[in-house]
Amino acid sequence: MGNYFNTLSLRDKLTQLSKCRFMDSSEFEDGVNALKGKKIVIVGCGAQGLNQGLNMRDSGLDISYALRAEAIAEKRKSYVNASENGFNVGTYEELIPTADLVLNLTPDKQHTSVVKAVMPLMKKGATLSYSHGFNIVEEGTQVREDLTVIMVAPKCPGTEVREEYKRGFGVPTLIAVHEENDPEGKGWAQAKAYAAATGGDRAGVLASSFIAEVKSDLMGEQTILCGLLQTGSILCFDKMIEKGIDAGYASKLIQYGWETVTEGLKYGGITNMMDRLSNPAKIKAFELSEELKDIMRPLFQKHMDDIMEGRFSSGMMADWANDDKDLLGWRAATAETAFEKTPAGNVEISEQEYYDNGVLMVAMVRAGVELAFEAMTDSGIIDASAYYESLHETPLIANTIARRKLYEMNSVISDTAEYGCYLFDHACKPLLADFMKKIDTDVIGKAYAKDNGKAVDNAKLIAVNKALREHPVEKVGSFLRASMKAMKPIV
Ligand SMILES: NC(=O)C1=CN([C@@H]2O[C@H](COP(=O)(O)OP(=O)(O)OC[C@H]3O[C@@H](n4cnc5c(N)ncnc54)[C@H](OP(=O)(O)O)[C@@H]3O)[C@@H](O)[C@H]2O)C=CC1
Ligand SMILES: CC[C@](O)(C(C)=O)C(=O)O
Ligand SMILES: [Mg+2]
Ligand SMILES: [Mg+2]
Repeated sequence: MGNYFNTLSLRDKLTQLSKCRFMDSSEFEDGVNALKGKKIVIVGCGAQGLNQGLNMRDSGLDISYALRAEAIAEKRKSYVNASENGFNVGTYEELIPTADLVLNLTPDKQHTSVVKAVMPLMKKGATLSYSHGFNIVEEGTQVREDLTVIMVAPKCPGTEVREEYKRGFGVPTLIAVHEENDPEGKGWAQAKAYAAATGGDRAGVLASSFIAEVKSDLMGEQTILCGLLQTGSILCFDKMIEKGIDAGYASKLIQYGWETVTEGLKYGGITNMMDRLSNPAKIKAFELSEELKDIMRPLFQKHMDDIMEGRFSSGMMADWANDDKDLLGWRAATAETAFEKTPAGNVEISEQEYYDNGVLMVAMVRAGVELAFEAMTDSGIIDASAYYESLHETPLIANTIARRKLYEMNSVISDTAEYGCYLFDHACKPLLADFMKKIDTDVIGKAYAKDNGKAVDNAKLIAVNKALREHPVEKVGSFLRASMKAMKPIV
């Protein structure tokens, strides 16, 4: 055991990182057939476990849950989740030997011990699946030679995996087969059927590699998806309070603002999100985001480098070995922030007002999406993968903040994402301190430039529009969004 990625030659690393093929819908014509009648046992019934299982059962597959004996005896949440939804639940010993496919949907921290417990019980020729490849790529777990190892990784929180499926759609999904474990050559057929069963095929599936998934997933979650939304929430809220904006209003503007402005992103990328602002506000948001990009670029690059070189994973694993001291301390500190503790006021904010009074939030989203995308593609990750891990998933994470603020986001995402989110947040807040000193309520809390009567500089506006539209994230985004025609609005 050791960092598998770090054992590869540079050439092999680049080959794996660049594995990413957007699959044609015709490749899913066989639907779930490759798994029809197979016994599928999910280990863990948490964020992904429960929601993937519900979708797969609704798609006609045979799903049961193997839980730790203590979880069953103590009727823990996982047991309640599974049994109240009518699933068959049993211990590892009861269910794993019957399984054709075992889905390991426990937290990444537990994968080594779970795989160690489950593997000897698996029948010859069965398949082991992951929804995130950390255990294989960063810990170098080696799996029994007769077992097939696949990955089906939804690019979104478990709650949204279910919500999108219920809307008749799905979420973009990355699938992979571990090249060292495909003894019967059935990995791709099973991964495709699994993605179809969760609804992923309706939103877009990338045929990728364990390595590309891990490195892009870690980068997205640490920076734009969770880290920057947390930093932005705290800084924007504190600024509004400092400047005398009503606390209930400020709380509501942030809590629901990310969801509202990123809904514009979801439908038409950064271009559409920025187009929702007035022309003077758009120019201002552009200038702010350019400044933010310059300040935060080194931090985004540091996260990418630490992920690529294994420093992030070794740091997090040291915290695992230290009983999650950092994770738990950071979690508790987040709960004490003024934003978390201030309930949203009972005040009406129209959809347009979230944009007009949230120019800084729009600027942060643009800066974060573009920086994350640039850092990933600069490192050999393919644009489609980088798009899913930056622009595409931001609205889905924003939905979780709208539900119950940062608490909800950090509960719904994996522990790995939560750890990386805090790591980024703690580095980013001090980095933005000087920038935030110059910020006033004209860009957060009140409408920008409604009454200043200044003429718009047409040449500047044209240059801003060109820069926004020509960013590579917009190019790949318009192609990928065209394959998601069935999307339904949330707000
Ligand atoms: N959260 C998300 O939305 C996403 C997660 N992923 C990936 O999906 C996988 C699952 O993550 P997530 O859904 O967040 O996980 P959760 O934290 O929600 O998983 C909790 C489940 O794991 C079980 N569990 C915890 N510890 C152990 C253990 N030592 N042995 C056996 N079972 C254990 C719990 O059971 P018990 O009741 O016994 O404690 C519970 O059923 C991870 O690989 C993650 O990276 C991928 C995409 C998004
Ligand atoms: C964004 C965080 C995530 O990668 C996810 C929901 O996709 C996770 O690990 O939870
Ligand atoms: Mg993810
Ligand atoms: Mg993740």
